[in-house]
Amino acid sequence: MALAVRMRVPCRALLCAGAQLRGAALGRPEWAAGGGDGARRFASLRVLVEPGAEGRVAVMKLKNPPVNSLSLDFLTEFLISLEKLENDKAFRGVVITSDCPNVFSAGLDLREMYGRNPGHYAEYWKAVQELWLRLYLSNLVLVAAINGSCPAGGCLMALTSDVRILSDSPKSVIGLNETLLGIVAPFWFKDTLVNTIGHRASERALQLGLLFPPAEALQVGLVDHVVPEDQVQSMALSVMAHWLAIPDHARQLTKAMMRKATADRLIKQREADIQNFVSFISRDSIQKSLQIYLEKLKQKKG
Ligand SMILES: CCCCCCCC/C=C/CC(=O)SCCNC(=O)CCNC(=O)[C@H](O)C(C)(C)COP(=O)(O)OP(=O)(O)OC[C@H]1O[C@@H](n2cnc3c(N)ncnc32)[C@H](O)[C@@H]1OP(=O)(O)O
Repeated sequence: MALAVRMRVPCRALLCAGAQLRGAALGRPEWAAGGGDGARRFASLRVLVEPGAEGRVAVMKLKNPPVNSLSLDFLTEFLISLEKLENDKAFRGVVITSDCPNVFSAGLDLREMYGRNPGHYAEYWKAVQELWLRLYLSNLVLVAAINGSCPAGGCLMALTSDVRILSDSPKSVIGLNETLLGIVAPFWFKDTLVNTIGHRASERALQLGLLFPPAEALQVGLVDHVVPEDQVQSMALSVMAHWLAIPDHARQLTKAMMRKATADRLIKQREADIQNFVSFISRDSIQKSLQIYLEKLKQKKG
């Protein structure tokens, strides 16, 4: 079953091969294995993976400063890291956290969706789909240690985890705020949210583009625990231990049973979803909304 689920995600190998080629073409070092205790430690420019204390858990630190926006290069490095972990039988779980202060992830990189050509939009969206499918159907236990702001695509990524731990800082808001940008969360973003907090709460959250502060995120069920910032990672590891007490095969089959229909909905219409995205994002009105939003972000500083 696990194999069947994996095989349903098409083009992954191609995408990853493409990512490696792109990395090589950019003249970057690709993957650096750590020395000393880090037999299984590896890093790319934007993703650092190190074994947790017990070895069977990896801690994946996202480090695409300043805000971990999900650029195409970052997405592909993230995908390759995940693939490596999935293929390494020593690992059973991954804690995903941020190396950027106060921000887990600012979501999709707006610069990938503004002022580019249709071919670029298609390539970008395919990578976004791929990361979502990969995370959502992962056989590993995924725990999101959300140590900062987590809007839109950042929230989507966190929602693919099995458990979410949020820091209690006022900066740690989480939600799918797409409507605030004048854009619409695609059906699979919506499905992921509905599967987590239910239909009515999702309807309200999506239409209003709500970014929930920690106490409200906990109340609505968007996160499972809220803890002080310095305890986010230790809490994540302790929750992980609980999940790893369950035999993998039973847990994995159960996870697939719960998530397969949602993933299949996208898998069945991936190409159409890419075309919808390209035509939506290319509209003058949407480009204008993105431009205004990007300017607002810049002005915030001044
Ligand atoms: C039919 C199909 C339809 C499909 C429709 C499309 C659906 C696409 C869905 C989109 C989902 C998304 O994820 S869109 C992205 C949404 N993200 C946000 O709204 C977050 C925006 N950012 C912030 O609110 C803040 O940056 C922060 C709270 C995350 C952090 O605040 P902080 O004060 O620490 O940092 P700054 O705001 O000063 O930002 C620093 C720097 O980063 C740039 N930045 C921020 N976010 C993004 C981003 N998402 N993409 C690209 N760049 C980003 C910001 O402009 C600053 O840049 P400069 O230093 O150059 O000024």
